[in-house]
Amino acid sequence: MTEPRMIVAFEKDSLPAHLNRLIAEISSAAIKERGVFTIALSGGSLPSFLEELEDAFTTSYGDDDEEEEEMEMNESKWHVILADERCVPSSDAQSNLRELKKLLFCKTGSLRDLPKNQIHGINESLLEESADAVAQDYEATVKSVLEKSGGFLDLAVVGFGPDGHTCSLFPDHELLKEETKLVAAITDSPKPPSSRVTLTLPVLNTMTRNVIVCGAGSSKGPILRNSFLSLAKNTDTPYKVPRGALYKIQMEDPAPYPCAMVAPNIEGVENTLTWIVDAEAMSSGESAPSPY
Ligand SMILES: O=C1O[C@H](COP(=O)(O)O)[C@@H](O)[C@H](O)[C@H]1O
Repeated sequence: MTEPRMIVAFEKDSLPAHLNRLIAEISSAAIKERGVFTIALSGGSLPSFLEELEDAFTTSYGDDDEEEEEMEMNESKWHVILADERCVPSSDAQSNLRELKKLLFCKTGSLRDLPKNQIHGINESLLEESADAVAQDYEATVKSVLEKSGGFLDLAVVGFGPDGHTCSLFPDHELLKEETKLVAAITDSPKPPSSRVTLTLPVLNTMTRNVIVCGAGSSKGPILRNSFLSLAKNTDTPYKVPRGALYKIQMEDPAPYPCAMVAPNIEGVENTLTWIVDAEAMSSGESAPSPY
């Protein structure tokens, strides 16, 4: 894995521009290389950060005399899977897919032209059977999507909760020890609803090329404070997106929370791990590292 890095958006409002810019770069590179882009998306606050995703493909941050490579969104080449889903129908207010549909896959959403059969949700007809049945079926879906992009997921964009959970992987839960399943069921989630399915750490860490962990607000401060051993301003890499700064980070070992256990590392593959947070999250809480 390349050295983990962190982008700090100076305000919550500027966080989406940083996140969307990176997604635009990763998707453009994937489509150029393999003709397809596979991405996993979390629910929670994340979909709201992606509402202006399409603008990121056309905004130029280059100096006047510097040419920037043109990027195209090419949604017809995208395949979207869910980083986790609550075991409810997609019409339910708690469904992660419902939120993504409402904000991104709708008529005015930034991913409105994504073909519906390339948005891969859970099989709702299995909900009455069991969360395990839903998870097993979704694992087959995830495998078929990964096959489209050479056996690996191009990008996972995951949120993290104020307790340090990511996807539906919660602190101290047995699922953190999962070694073989790509998708697992959880029926005792401490955050409602209790029944969910989730991508596992083996998928994030051994089958995903790039991971972005993203969150904003003071409730996330303690998680950041305890997850990073050190933080240093990265002056080697020019960083152009306005109202933000780039840092090199060193993670605590052992990782104190599920979100800090995410570390994509595939032999022979160039992996990246980028945390994108706002300054409020970075500066909240006792002895938080200063982003400036
Ligand atoms: O329950 C969930 O929570 C996490 C974090 O949500 P946030 O609202 O604090 O950003 C989310 O990433 C996950 O997909 C969701 O199911």
